[in-house]
Amino acid sequence: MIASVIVDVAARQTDRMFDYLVPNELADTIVPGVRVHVPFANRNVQGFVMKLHNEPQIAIEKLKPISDQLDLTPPVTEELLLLSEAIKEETLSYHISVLKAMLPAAMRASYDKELYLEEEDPELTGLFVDGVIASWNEFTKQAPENDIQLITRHIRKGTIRVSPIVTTKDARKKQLQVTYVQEPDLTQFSQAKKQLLLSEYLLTCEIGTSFTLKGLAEEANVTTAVINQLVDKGVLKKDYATVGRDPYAGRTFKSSVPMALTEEQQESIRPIEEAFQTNKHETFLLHGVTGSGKTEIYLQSIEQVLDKGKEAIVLVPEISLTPQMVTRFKSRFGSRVAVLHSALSKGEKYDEWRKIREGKVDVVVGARSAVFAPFTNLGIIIIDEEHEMSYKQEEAPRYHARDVAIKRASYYNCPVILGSATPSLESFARAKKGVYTLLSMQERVNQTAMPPVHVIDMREELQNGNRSMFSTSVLEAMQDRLAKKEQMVLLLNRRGYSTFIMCRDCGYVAECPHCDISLTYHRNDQSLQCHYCGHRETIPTVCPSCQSDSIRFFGTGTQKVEQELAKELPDARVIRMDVDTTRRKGSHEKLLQSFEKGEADILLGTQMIAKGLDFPNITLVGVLAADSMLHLPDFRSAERSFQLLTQVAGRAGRHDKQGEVFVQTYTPDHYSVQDVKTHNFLSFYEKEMKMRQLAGYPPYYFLAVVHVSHADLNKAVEVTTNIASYLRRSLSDSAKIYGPSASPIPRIKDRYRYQCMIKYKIEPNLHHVLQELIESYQKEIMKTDLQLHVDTNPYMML
Ligand SMILES: Nc1ncnc2c1ncn2[C@@H]1O[C@H](COP(=O)(O)OP(=O)(O)OP(=O)(O)O)[C@@H](O)[C@H]1O
Ligand SMILES: [Zn+2]
Ligand SMILES: [Zn+2]
Repeated sequence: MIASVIVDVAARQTDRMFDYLVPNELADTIVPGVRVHVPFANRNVQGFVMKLHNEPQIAIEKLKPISDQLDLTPPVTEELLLLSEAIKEETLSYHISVLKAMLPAAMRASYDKELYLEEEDPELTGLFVDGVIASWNEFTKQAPENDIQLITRHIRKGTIRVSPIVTTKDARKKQLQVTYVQEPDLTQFSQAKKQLLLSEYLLTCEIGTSFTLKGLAEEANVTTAVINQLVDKGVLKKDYATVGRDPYAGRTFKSSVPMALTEEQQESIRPIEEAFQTNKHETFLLHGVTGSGKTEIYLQSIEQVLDKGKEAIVLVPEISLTPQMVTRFKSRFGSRVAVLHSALSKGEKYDEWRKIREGKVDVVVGARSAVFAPFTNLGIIIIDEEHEMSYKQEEAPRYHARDVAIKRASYYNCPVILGSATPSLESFARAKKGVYTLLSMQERVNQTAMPPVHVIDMREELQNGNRSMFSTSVLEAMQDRLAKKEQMVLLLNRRGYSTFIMCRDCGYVAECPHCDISLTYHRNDQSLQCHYCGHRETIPTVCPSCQSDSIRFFGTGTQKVEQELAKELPDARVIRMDVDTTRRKGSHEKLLQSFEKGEADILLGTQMIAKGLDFPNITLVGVLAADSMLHLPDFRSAERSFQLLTQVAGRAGRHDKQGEVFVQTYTPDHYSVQDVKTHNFLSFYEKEMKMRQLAGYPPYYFLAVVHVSHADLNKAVEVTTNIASYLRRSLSDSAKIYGPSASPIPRIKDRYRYQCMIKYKIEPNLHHVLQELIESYQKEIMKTDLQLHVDTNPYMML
């Protein structure tokens, strides 16, 4: 028997199936979808069995055998194998990258080298143990640079032989245990009191019971030495058991029952139920204002799915995968829910994934990659906050979870729900065309009015002599809430541009020497840092350009707002949430819990506080600088700005207390601000669609971008120029090619970045043309410093 295998070598030449012989001892167990180790170009690599057959591509004598089979149950199901091919085609990725993206990181192979000393050399004394360095990876982590250079020299000379190895660590957590296998003969122990004690204890247990060493020692009141004696006598047997890590262990979730749905909710859930009950694949766009009760619709749809013995995937953006969100699902479905998000350790993620694969759960709530959850009987896929950018993966394979979800649902003939208060233009346009079914909820659950939104013109504030970052009305409103003991949310959206330093005399701005971007001021260690490459330097005391000493910080970071708050409202208790305060595992959760318990009056943060929070006591939301997003060089900036403002405004007055929203801005007349004020998504949609049509952007046109980067500027320009003319030659006249042009951030980590953008309507040849393009540069990419990648559905325009 022969197996066609995709090997773990990401390169164009190896991006195809290779045939291997299936050795006899594996013939009964090997199936498509299992991972294997195979010899490849003088080393061993991991691979995925795609299919089994009897028609080798080359003479059967030349085929090498598979060296090892890693799974009994295939981690990649039949459906996922098929899906991987489709994603590979659509995103122009290597097949191996797609397969790896489908599995938890813990299942990926790690590659290492063993070093053998072929000839003794006094220089090398002490570096080798019995003539071997067993792990080069470990060695380089610990050894000084000198030793590494020395060894490299000897490898070249031939005194040291290098042998590449592949390991796939078994990521399961194993625990030593003892199992009671045979009844003891008590007469045997008349002289050994402790053994007798243990034996008597065991006789009260059933044969086959397992204990941890510690557990048994405590129960029977003996030492582990005694346990070992009974192991030697064959009464107990030692083995390793796999234990599951449960990141939510020890936590209880108050159980919740389905609520009686409002009329709007009933109207919305009916078509979803119908699609599900009749096994119909249909994509629904659930457009419901903030607080309209979308989550309850998700929960009740899932309940029906589970009743029929089927499974459900719920995707939420990483940033709103808050404990509050998880609790809502765990409360309803308990231990039937697996959770997958990035705060879990590799091992924890792997354990959650295994629960899915082994059928121990039937619901998964997770971020983007949970769309690949290996269920085999899916009944529904739900994408909450469907407009979020984080559903698009920004590294290979560049897939969008929405597309993947729809593909999977069509395979299983089941519905997809895309939910949002601010749907993406693409999805809403599709719903209007009838590609998706539009479901609309325009009222909040308990009929509370949408909070009034006051737009505050910061230019006027300045004219009236207010130089602070808070307008007079925001400050008054905050004082009022403090007095009433109500809670507030303050949003400062600055995406890393928080503070930069500038010379007031000559205008010099401190920039990263490796990237074309200004450095960010970090107060806690008094440094300037680059958010792209990590470059760090100390703060200059005089201007490097004109030697003036009026070099100052500009802009507003969350830390600065916190200081201002301390000055203006000294009694207010503030919780700050940004990348700095949430770096440690679990800190995000702790801060929110503390706010929920009322331990603070103000929650101050970046966009991570804008979504998903449902706290009854929040009655005021303030946006400090609404325009910070509007001027980014990205055609979606108005859309994102509208979405963020609407989402954060939606945190106010969700329960019985009336809420109020203040938006401070320098561009109060912009439609993305005005339509937030009137809570009018439709109006925003119409205006933004006109802009997109005029400028020729999605959803009117499709986009694809070819990115080129090189350390040599001339080379980057030259390659991109050639690509542009190749595209002009190869695509139809209706396709528009823009470029070569410098990327919005023209240099990162000393590499110059150029791009070429394609706007098109119908271009059946496009994938083929792009594929050829990549192939024609393959040699150069392998041999030189050139990097090139294609994004067939770009979201990050920077
Ligand atoms: N039928 C119902 N009866 C009573 N309360 C409900 C009902 N449906 C939802 N709720 C409650 O209303 C509140 C808002 O609902 P939910 O958080 O699901 O809104 P949402 O549409 O997801 O909003 P957002 O887009 O802002 O996250 C929640 O506290 C929820 O428990
Ligand atoms: Zn940098
Ligand atoms: Zn200067």
